[in-house]
Amino acid sequence: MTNINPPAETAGAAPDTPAGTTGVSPAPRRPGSGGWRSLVPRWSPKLGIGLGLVGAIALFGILGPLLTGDPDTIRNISMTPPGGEFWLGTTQTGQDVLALLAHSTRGSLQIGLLVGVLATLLSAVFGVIGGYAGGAVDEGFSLFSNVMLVIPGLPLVIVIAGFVPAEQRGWWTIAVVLAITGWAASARVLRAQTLSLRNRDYVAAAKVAGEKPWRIVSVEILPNLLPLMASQFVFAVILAILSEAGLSFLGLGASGSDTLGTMLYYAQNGFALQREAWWWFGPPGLIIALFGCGLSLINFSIDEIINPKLRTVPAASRRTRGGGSARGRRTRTAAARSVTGREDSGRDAVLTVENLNVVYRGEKPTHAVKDVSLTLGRGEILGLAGESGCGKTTLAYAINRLHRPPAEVTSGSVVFHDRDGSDLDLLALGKEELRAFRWSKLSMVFQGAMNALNPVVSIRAQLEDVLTTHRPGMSAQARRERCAEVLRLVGVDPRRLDSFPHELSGGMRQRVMIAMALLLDPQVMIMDEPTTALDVVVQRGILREILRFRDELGFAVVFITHDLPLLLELSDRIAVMRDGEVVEYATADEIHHDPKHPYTRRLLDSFPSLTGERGAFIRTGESSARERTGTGTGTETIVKEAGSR
Ligand SMILES: Nc1ncnc2c1ncn2[C@@H]1O[C@H](COP(=O)(O)OP(=O)(O)OP(=O)(O)O)[C@@H](O)[C@H]1O
Repeated sequence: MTNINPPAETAGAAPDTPAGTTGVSPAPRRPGSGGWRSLVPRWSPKLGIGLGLVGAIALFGILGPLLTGDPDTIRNISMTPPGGEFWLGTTQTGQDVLALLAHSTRGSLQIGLLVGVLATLLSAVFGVIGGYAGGAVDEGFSLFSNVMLVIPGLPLVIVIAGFVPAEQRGWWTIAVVLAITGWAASARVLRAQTLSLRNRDYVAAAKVAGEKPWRIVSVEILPNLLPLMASQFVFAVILAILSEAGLSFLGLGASGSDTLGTMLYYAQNGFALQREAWWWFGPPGLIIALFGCGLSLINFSIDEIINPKLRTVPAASRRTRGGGSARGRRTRTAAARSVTGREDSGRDAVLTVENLNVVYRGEKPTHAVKDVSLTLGRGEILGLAGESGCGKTTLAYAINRLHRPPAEVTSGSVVFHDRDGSDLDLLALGKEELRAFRWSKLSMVFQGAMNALNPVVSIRAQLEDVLTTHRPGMSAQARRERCAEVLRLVGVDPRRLDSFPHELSGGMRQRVMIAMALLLDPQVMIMDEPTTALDVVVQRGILREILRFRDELGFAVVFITHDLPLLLELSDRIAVMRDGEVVEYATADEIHHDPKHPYTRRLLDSFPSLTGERGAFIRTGESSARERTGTGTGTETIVKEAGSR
């Protein structure tokens, strides 16, 4: 019945693939061709000055002590200004200020770095892990962070530093004290950010794809937090150096170690300011200020490394990233060959849902899915229609066991009938079985799937991630080939593998999501309003593709939308939902010509048909044929499509 074989120009590729590109697919490139170079931020004066300042100070701190001799040597020359033998003069006890400065810089850098690393680690553990884990872990971590937050930092540092005997107050003791009192605020910020990220579509997609929690945190969440963590690190370093200077100034700093703080303390005690000995207190103050300034300037560029949107794409790469469709010359793929398809299996059931009930628990429980029973045939497209809030998404999530509390499946069954003849009771699967099942047998294209791609990870890495998780034995070469193959299948040039999501149009992103859902050759694909955010022309192209894949690859589709007329064109059977119940379940033709339930009729009436019969466009390929033969204006097609909505 379906006759979907439009020419490349009319298959919906045009709006989301740049014109002029051919279906030629180059050999897949290695991830992020240009490799680490793509991570190098664009050179800017800010970065140059920042690196120069921090590099020079770090070098001075590392090499200076080796070249300047012992800073504690006391000479009988009193305070002398810079010049001659002592480039930065001497203190009142004749100590070489340059040697003091070099050793003090090293001491302060050590403290700054140690505090930066410790505070960042602590805030990441308490903020990110707590935020992602949720529940009791989050509550415990939050409570602890809040307690640390309300304890006034500086007085605590003074008490702790005062409590530790002077002889044991080495630089590392001060660093640990500063780190312990300085991480909580950052942890709160990271937690809030993690809570927001954990609900993003690409994190949900990673969960469905079977990624383990540690991997989701490290691959999906942490990269998005890096700019924040980098700036937290920088400020922790600066704050530590300043706090240490303050503590030393109060006489509570590191004993037996030279730091910029102790240097200022001795300058103060030696009345350097009153005696106008600027060379004694000026250089340490200047180094603190310049180091802070340098780190802040570098921080600007860290954003650019992490956020691909801020990166400049080299001109050459811009040219090759013109991308385009690989349509028109498509041959049957390995994936297609490996699937027996519905020709062999007929319309045997692949999924059976029986009397499924889902309730959102709470003060006022919502019975979102009521006694729903559906059967999905192998290779069938089952439409799930109904107005917003009728329970379509809840049903789809419950089928895939993606529902989270307060949602609870109170009764019913969901059985998957595998190609190999075995039956899987999805509601009874254990965690690991579920992880293995999802995506390889049943994949999902999410509502708002365009936003389901991680913005800071390349398309290649996101596709390969699914293969790495589910096919750990697959060689890197095979992974690359499979990723290129599925992209080609959905009409996206494999050269786009090295692109980031923001470099693709909405339609292309949607196709990439579909490619991702196709990666493991699933038997069922649940599509939750996959084309709602797209314009009608791109939407048509993608819908045709779905029909074509179904025919070529033989998987079944549960297509969820509130757009009943669209389902009439696309689906074999349609279930109409209202208030959690399936009120009508029949073939698309029956729903179209003889709707039984008044609600179905109302739904149909709410989509007026301005021109002709709905359903002709996609199912008969009528307009495609017209465009192929050169008749019709094209405008006509669009008017008809738009009118029929
Ligand atoms: N987390 C939640 N807690 C409580 N009730 C919820 C929750 N999520 C959804 N619901 C309720 O469950 C019912 C079904 O919601 P669901 O999102 O499944 O509808 P839908 O048909 O998919 O809507 P849409 O098309 O707008 O996505 C609605 O009444 C909704 O208010």
